[in-house]
Amino acid sequence: MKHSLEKDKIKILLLEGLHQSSVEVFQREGYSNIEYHKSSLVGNELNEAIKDAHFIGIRSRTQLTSEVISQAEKLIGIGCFCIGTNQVDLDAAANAGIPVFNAPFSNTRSVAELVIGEIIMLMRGIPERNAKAHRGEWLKSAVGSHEIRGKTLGIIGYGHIGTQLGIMAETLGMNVTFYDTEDKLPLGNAKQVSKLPELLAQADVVSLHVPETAQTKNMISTNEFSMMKPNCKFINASRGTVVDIPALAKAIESKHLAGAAIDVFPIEPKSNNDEFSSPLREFDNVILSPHVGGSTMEAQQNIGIEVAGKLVKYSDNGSTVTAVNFPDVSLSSHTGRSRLLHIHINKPGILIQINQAFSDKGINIAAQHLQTKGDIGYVVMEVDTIQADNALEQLKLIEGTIRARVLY
Ligand SMILES: NC(=O)C1=CN([C@@H]2O[C@H](COP(=O)(O)OP(=O)(O)OC[C@H]3O[C@@H](n4cnc5c(N)ncnc54)[C@H](O)[C@@H]3O)[C@@H](O)[C@H]2O)C=CC1
Ligand SMILES: O=C(O)CCC(=O)C(=O)O
Repeated sequence: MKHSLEKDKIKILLLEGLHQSSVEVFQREGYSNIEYHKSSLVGNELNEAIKDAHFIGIRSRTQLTSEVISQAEKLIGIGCFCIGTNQVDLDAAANAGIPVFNAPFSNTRSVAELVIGEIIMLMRGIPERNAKAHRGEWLKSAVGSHEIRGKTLGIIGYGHIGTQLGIMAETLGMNVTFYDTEDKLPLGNAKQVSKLPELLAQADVVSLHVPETAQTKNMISTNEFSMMKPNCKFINASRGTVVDIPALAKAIESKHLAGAAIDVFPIEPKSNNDEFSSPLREFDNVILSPHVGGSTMEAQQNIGIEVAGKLVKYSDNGSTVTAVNFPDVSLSSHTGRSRLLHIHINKPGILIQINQAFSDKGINIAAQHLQTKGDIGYVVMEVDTIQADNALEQLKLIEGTIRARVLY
């Protein structure tokens, strides 16, 4: 069968120590040209490695900016082996004809479980007692220690993580209030409030589970901390940019907040060998974790299988189901004919041009799918294999073409 590239020529670049399950999926599907790195790459090292890569797999550290993407001339697909995709310039990727995939569910339970543990630790004042004990001090006292039963958890962002957290918190006897920009079905006895200040005024513990967007940048700052109840506990396992860290440090220092657990930071070390700097390091009552909310073996294994599977399906069949920046086309495997992909600027008349060009050259289209999203149009076609080369040539001539290629 005719295709643009043999599988063993397709370079898969995997960064940030992805779980071996991802490697196994690629190998099982015949992709043997895998370059695997345990950590993230930056600068020239990243540009060098990505230059001849067809697919790249990353987690949250690697920054795929428009500059990096523009260097990656052969890149045809990006896999974020996590939920967040803010580390990728999604528009730049789409405009270069590159779909970006992620794993929207696989690590959500892990985050919710960690937060439950942190709620209990913070409500009992364990972080400072633990820190003191490490220094040889003994703080045996019930002062400031509370059961979580009957207390109110305020969840900001009631999505996959927020909902699971809410259910678990309720089973432990907490009351759950949430704030979300969308109207959400409350699970269990949770109650949605329409304004953030309402949640802040009620909650004994506030936990953030929103994505990084322009609207969520510094959404919790001095004003919001001042609206929280005295001795409130604060948790952020979403994205570092959502919280104004100096404002949080002040709220802890003034003892308005009685503790916090922070898993994500505006600037995170690039590798485990780099120093972690934060004004929060000095506070015993702040749990600091190195962005490990989703880092469990269970989650990483599932993510590896999920995202590698999506990249393989795109490479083999052109399927873009759940791509975050691309037209969504669901395609099964194909046999007996050649499948061609055509990614183009979304403007009227492209399909007519393709069909006219094929008809002029006597190329019979056996199947055709078109889907568009924003500025991008995506057409998948099947033709007799003997006509695949000719069809590809015609596709490349269409004005507005971003990419065209023949699949297996
Ligand atoms: N610490 C870690 O290791 C991990 C962190 N995350 C972070 O957690 C975030 C949330 O994950 P999911 O629950 O799976 O996402 P999700 O997309 O299911 O839920 C996010 C919710 O936030 C709401 N939202 C968006 N903007 C808002 C705003 N301005 N105010 C209030 N609500 C708003 C949305 O409507 C949605 O209901 C991810 O975007 C990611 O950044 C995710 C996994 C692991
Ligand atoms: O595991 C990671 O590297 C990042 C997890 C995360 O923050 C996400 O899934 O969005």
